[in-house]
Amino acid sequence: MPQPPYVLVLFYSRHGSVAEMAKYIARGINKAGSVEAKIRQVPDVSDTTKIATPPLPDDGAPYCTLEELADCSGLAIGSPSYFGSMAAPLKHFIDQTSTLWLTGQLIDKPACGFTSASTMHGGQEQCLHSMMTPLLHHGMVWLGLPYKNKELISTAAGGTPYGASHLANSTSETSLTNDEKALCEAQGKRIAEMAAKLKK
Ligand SMILES: Cc1cc2nc3c(=O)[nH]c(=O)nc-3n(C[C@H](O)[C@H](O)[C@H](O)COP(=O)(O)O)c2cc1C
Repeated sequence: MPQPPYVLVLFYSRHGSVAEMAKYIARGINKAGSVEAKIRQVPDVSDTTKIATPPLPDDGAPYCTLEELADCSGLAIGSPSYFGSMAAPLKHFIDQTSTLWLTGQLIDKPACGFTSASTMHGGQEQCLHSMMTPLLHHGMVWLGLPYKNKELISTAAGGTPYGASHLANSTSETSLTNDEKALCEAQGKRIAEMAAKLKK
Protein backbone atom coordinates (compact mmCIF):
# COMPACT_ATOMS: atom_id res chain seq x y z
CA MET A 1 0.00 0.00 0.00
CA PRO A 2 1.50 3.41 -0.91
CA GLN A 3 2.46 5.52 2.11
CA PRO A 4 1.18 9.08 2.48
CA PRO A 5 3.89 11.63 1.56
CA TYR A 6 6.11 12.74 4.43
CA VAL A 7 8.93 15.09 5.29
CA LEU A 8 11.65 13.22 7.15
CA VAL A 9 12.90 15.01 10.26
CA LEU A 10 16.25 13.32 10.74
CA PHE A 11 18.64 14.19 13.54
CA TYR A 12 21.37 13.25 15.96
CA SER A 13 21.17 14.55 19.53
CA ARG A 14 23.31 13.57 22.51
CA HIS A 15 21.84 15.80 25.20
CA GLY A 16 18.35 16.52 23.87
CA SER A 17 18.45 20.05 22.41
CA VAL A 18 18.31 19.00 18.77
CA ALA A 19 15.67 16.38 19.63
CA GLU A 20 13.58 19.16 21.17
CA MET A 21 13.98 21.29 18.03
CA ALA A 22 12.86 18.33 15.90
CA LYS A 23 9.50 18.31 17.71
CA TYR A 24 8.82 21.95 16.76
CA ILE A 25 9.98 21.40 13.16
CA ALA A 26 7.56 18.45 12.98
CA ARG A 27 4.79 20.57 14.47
CA GLY A 28 5.30 23.14 11.70
CA ILE A 29 5.23 20.40 9.05
CA ASN A 30 2.03 18.89 10.41
CA LYS A 31 0.37 22.30 10.78
CA ALA A 32 0.97 23.00 7.07
CA GLY A 33 -1.41 20.11 6.38
CA SER A 34 -0.04 18.95 3.01
CA VAL A 35 2.42 16.25 4.17
CA GLU A 36 3.10 14.47 7.44
CA ALA A 37 6.27 14.64 9.54
CA LYS A 38 8.22 11.43 10.18
CA ILE A 39 10.77 11.85 12.98
CA ARG A 40 13.84 9.62 12.92
CA GLN A 41 17.28 9.70 14.57
CA VAL A 42 20.62 8.17 13.73
CA PRO A 43 22.52 5.90 16.12
CA ASP A 44 25.67 6.99 17.91
CA VAL A 45 29.05 5.80 16.69
CA SER A 46 31.56 4.00 18.84
CA ASP A 47 34.81 5.70 19.87
CA THR A 48 37.09 2.80 18.99
CA THR A 49 35.41 -0.11 17.28
CA LYS A 50 32.42 -0.88 15.13
CA ILE A 51 29.70 -2.09 17.47
CA ALA A 52 26.37 -3.60 16.58
CA THR A 53 23.60 -1.00 16.83
CA PRO A 54 20.69 -2.17 18.97
CA PRO A 55 17.59 -2.48 16.78
CA LEU A 56 15.70 0.12 18.81
CA PRO A 57 17.08 3.24 20.51
CA ASP A 58 16.87 3.49 24.30
CA ASP A 59 14.70 6.57 23.94
CA GLY A 60 13.27 8.92 21.35
CA ALA A 61 12.55 8.39 17.69
CA PRO A 62 13.32 5.14 15.85
CA TYR A 63 16.55 4.88 13.90
CA CYS A 64 16.25 5.95 10.28
CA THR A 65 16.54 3.44 7.46
CA LEU A 66 17.92 4.27 4.03
CA GLU A 67 14.50 3.42 2.58
CA GLU A 68 12.86 6.06 4.78
CA LEU A 69 15.33 8.62 3.48
CA ALA A 70 14.88 7.53 -0.14
CA ASP A 71 11.08 7.72 0.04
CA CYS A 72 10.74 11.12 1.73
CA SER A 73 9.22 14.13 -0.03
CA GLY A 74 11.55 16.47 1.86
CA LEU A 75 14.22 16.35 4.54
CA ALA A 76 14.79 18.46 7.66
CA ILE A 77 18.17 17.44 9.04
CA GLY A 78 19.47 18.40 12.47
CA SER A 79 22.70 18.09 14.41
CA PRO A 80 24.45 19.64 17.37
CA SER A 81 27.28 21.94 16.29
CA TYR A 82 30.49 20.03 16.98
CA PHE A 83 33.59 22.13 16.29
CA GLY A 84 31.54 24.14 13.79
CA SER A 85 30.39 21.10 11.86
CA MET A 86 27.76 18.36 11.97
CA ALA A 87 28.31 15.57 14.51
CA ALA A 88 30.02 12.35 13.38
CA PRO A 89 26.98 10.05 13.79
CA LEU A 90 24.97 12.10 11.29
CA LYS A 91 27.89 12.28 8.86
CA HIS A 92 28.34 8.52 9.27
CA PHE A 93 24.70 8.01 8.27
CA ILE A 94 25.07 10.33 5.27
CA ASP A 95 28.22 8.46 4.22
CA GLN A 96 26.06 5.36 3.79
CA THR A 97 23.81 7.00 1.18
CA SER A 98 25.92 6.34 -1.95
CA THR A 99 23.24 4.11 -3.46
CA LEU A 100 20.70 6.94 -3.19
CA TRP A 101 23.22 9.28 -4.85
CA LEU A 102 23.92 6.78 -7.64
CA THR A 103 20.22 6.38 -8.35
CA GLY A 104 19.40 10.07 -7.91
CA GLN A 105 16.59 9.38 -5.47
CA LEU A 106 16.86 12.68 -3.61
CA ILE A 107 17.18 14.94 -6.66
CA ASP A 108 14.84 17.98 -6.63
CA LYS A 109 13.54 17.26 -3.13
CA PRO A 110 13.65 20.14 -0.63
CA ALA A 111 15.96 20.03 2.38
CA CYS A 112 16.70 22.28 5.35
CA GLY A 113 18.88 22.11 8.43
CA PHE A 114 18.65 22.87 12.15
CA THR A 115 21.28 22.92 14.86
CA SER A 116 21.95 23.56 18.52
CA ALA A 117 25.17 25.00 19.92
CA SER A 118 26.33 26.11 23.34
CA THR A 119 27.82 29.44 22.24
CA MET A 120 26.43 32.31 20.20
CA HIS A 121 29.33 32.52 17.77
CA GLY A 122 30.61 28.97 18.00
CA GLY A 123 29.71 27.87 14.48
CA GLN A 124 25.91 27.50 14.22
CA GLU A 125 25.88 28.81 10.66
CA GLN A 126 28.93 26.78 9.72
CA CYS A 127 27.30 23.62 11.03
CA LEU A 128 24.19 24.33 8.93
CA HIS A 129 26.41 24.76 5.89
CA SER A 130 28.15 21.46 6.65
CA MET A 131 24.79 19.67 6.41
CA MET A 132 23.88 21.56 3.22
CA THR A 133 26.99 20.42 1.30
CA PRO A 134 26.30 16.66 1.02
CA LEU A 135 22.62 17.30 0.33
CA LEU A 136 23.56 19.54 -2.61
CA HIS A 137 25.66 16.63 -3.88
CA HIS A 138 22.45 14.62 -3.71
CA GLY A 139 20.69 17.24 -5.87
CA MET A 140 18.40 18.42 -3.08
CA VAL A 141 17.03 21.97 -3.03
CA TRP A 142 18.25 23.75 0.13
CA LEU A 143 15.82 26.05 1.93
CA GLY A 144 16.81 28.73 4.38
CA LEU A 145 14.56 30.84 6.57
CA PRO A 146 13.41 34.12 4.98
CA TYR A 147 13.41 37.34 7.01
CA LYS A 148 9.63 37.64 6.69
CA ASN A 149 9.83 35.55 9.89
CA LYS A 150 10.12 38.49 12.28
CA GLU A 151 11.69 36.31 15.00
CA LEU A 152 14.92 36.37 12.95
CA ILE A 153 15.13 40.06 13.88
CA SER A 154 13.90 39.82 17.45
CA THR A 155 15.79 36.72 18.60
CA ALA A 156 18.37 37.18 21.34
CA ALA A 157 19.36 33.50 21.14
CA GLY A 158 19.27 31.12 18.13
CA GLY A 159 17.84 31.60 14.64
CA THR A 160 19.63 32.17 11.33
CA PRO A 161 18.59 32.74 7.71
CA TYR A 162 20.45 29.50 6.88
CA GLY A 163 18.24 27.42 9.16
CA ALA A 164 16.78 27.23 12.66
CA SER A 165 19.19 27.13 15.56
CA HIS A 166 19.13 26.98 19.34
CA LEU A 167 21.55 28.60 21.76
CA ALA A 168 21.87 25.95 24.46
CA ASN A 169 24.37 27.83 26.69
CA SER A 170 25.18 24.57 28.47
CA THR A 171 25.06 20.97 27.29
CA SER A 172 21.95 20.31 29.38
CA GLU A 173 19.93 23.35 28.29
CA THR A 174 17.22 21.98 26.01
CA SER A 175 14.42 24.52 26.49
CA LEU A 176 13.91 26.72 23.43
CA THR A 177 13.00 30.41 23.56
CA ASN A 178 9.69 31.45 22.03
CA ASP A 179 11.54 32.94 19.05
CA GLU A 180 13.48 29.71 18.53
CA LYS A 181 10.28 27.65 18.72
CA ALA A 182 8.55 29.94 16.22
CA LEU A 183 11.49 29.69 13.80
CA CYS A 184 11.55 25.88 14.06
CA GLU A 185 7.83 25.80 13.27
CA ALA A 186 8.28 28.27 10.40
CA GLN A 187 11.02 26.07 8.97
CA GLY A 188 8.80 22.99 9.24
CA LYS A 189 5.91 24.82 7.57
CA ARG A 190 8.14 26.05 4.76
CA ILE A 191 9.62 22.66 3.91
CA ALA A 192 6.18 21.04 4.01
CA GLU A 193 4.83 23.64 1.58
CA MET A 194 7.83 23.26 -0.72
CA ALA A 195 7.59 19.45 -0.57
CA ALA A 196 3.98 19.69 -1.72
CA LYS A 197 4.93 22.12 -4.52
CA LEU A 198 7.91 20.08 -5.76
CA LYS A 199 6.23 16.65 -5.52
CA LYS A 200 6.43 14.91 -8.89
C1 LIG B 1 32.47 17.29 20.75
C2 LIG B 1 31.68 18.55 20.97
C3 LIG B 1 31.98 19.66 20.20
C4 LIG B 1 31.24 20.84 20.35
N1 LIG B 1 31.55 21.92 19.57
C5 LIG B 1 30.84 23.06 19.73
C6 LIG B 1 31.14 24.19 18.91
O1 LIG B 1 32.02 24.17 18.04
N2 LIG B 1 30.43 25.34 19.13
C7 LIG B 1 29.46 25.42 20.09
O2 LIG B 1 28.87 26.48 20.24
N3 LIG B 1 29.10 24.33 20.83
C8 LIG B 1 29.78 23.16 20.66
N4 LIG B 1 29.45 22.06 21.42
C9 LIG B 1 28.24 22.11 22.26
C10 LIG B 1 27.02 21.46 21.58
O3 LIG B 1 26.87 21.92 20.24
C11 LIG B 1 25.74 21.83 22.34
O4 LIG B 1 25.86 21.39 23.67
C12 LIG B 1 24.49 21.30 21.71
O5 LIG B 1 23.40 22.02 22.24
C13 LIG B 1 24.26 19.81 21.98
O6 LIG B 1 23.09 19.38 21.32
P1 LIG B 1 22.25 18.14 21.86
O7 LIG B 1 21.65 18.55 23.21
O8 LIG B 1 21.17 17.90 20.86
O9 LIG B 1 23.17 16.97 21.99
C14 LIG B 1 30.18 20.89 21.29
C15 LIG B 1 29.89 19.75 22.09
C16 LIG B 1 30.65 18.60 21.92
C17 LIG B 1 30.31 17.39 22.77
